[in-house]
Amino acid sequence: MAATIIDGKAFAARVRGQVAEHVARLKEVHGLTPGLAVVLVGEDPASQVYVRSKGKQTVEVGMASFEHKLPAETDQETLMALVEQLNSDPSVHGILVQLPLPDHLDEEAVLNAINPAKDVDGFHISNVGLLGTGQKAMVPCTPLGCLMMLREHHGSLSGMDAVVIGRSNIVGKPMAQLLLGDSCTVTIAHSRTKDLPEVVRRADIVVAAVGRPEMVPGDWIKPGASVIDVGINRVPAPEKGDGKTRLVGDCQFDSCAEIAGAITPVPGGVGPMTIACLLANTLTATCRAAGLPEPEGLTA
Ligand SMILES: Nc1nc2c(c(=O)[nH]1)N[C@@H](CN(C=O)c1ccc(C(=O)N[C@@H](CCC(=O)O)C(=O)O)cc1)CN2
Repeated sequence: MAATIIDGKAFAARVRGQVAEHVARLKEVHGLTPGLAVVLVGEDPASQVYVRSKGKQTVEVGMASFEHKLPAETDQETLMALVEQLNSDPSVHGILVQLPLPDHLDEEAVLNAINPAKDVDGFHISNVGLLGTGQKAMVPCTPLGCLMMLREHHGSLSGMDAVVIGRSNIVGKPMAQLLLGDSCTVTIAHSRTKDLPEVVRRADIVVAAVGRPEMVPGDWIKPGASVIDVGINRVPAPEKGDGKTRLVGDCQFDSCAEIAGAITPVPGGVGPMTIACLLANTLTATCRAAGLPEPEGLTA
């Protein structure tokens, strides 16, 4: 069986289109322009690309974009002061601090200093707790994007067996909470899981988020299962020339696609949904702050 390829790029474009329509209506009817502030500390090349992309897409959907680029040697106090300033700025409805931060900075303290209502990354401990107890929260963008793709493909996820490989706070844990919220039977697998291939073989839904290039082969996949590959790993590609690289996921795409019912590619799968969901979250945060109804289909 050849799997359906879930086109994250096209899906993300549709989500951005929906966000743009809502933003236009917010402006016209309520005179309200959602604003997203993105903070980047240091010169990590990948982070620079992501932040540039976020700024561009924010403007494209009609929102206001505020970019704050700080030098790598920025101290904790300066960063916390900027977060405080953004918390009290009424034109800023969403705040995102690009990760990873340089090692000398206390990431947890910075994330927990963001006003939870403006925490469009969903990393603040209040949002983590709200999500974990099934209450209305800001939901981390990557897992939200995965959930949207799964819902679109399956309709209802109720009663399905799901395995999330990876237990990070950013993807694995919130992903498991979201699947549980949609009434899946959820297993979180990790480096100490016994007989991982057997655990994965039981799953109707496999979300791979470990950051290990092509770790999951096709013979771990139950025939017809949905495979959501969150990994974005850069590996050497000597076939493209000296020193060249290419991106691969956490799953072996070709062998998994032969067995799965649906699969997300890398690149062009989960990655583009992350930024689309950031825009959706900024819209949601703006509506909540103004006491307006939330956009349908763009939240968990
Ligand atoms: N504060 C945050 N920091 C980080 C997050 C996050 O959600 N919040 N996630 C990642 C990086 N990230 C967004 O910030 C991100 C990663 C990848 C993509 C993407 O579209 N990837 C493309 C491939 C891009 C390439 O060629 O390198 C794809 O998969 O098709 C978007 C956003 C860590 N930091």
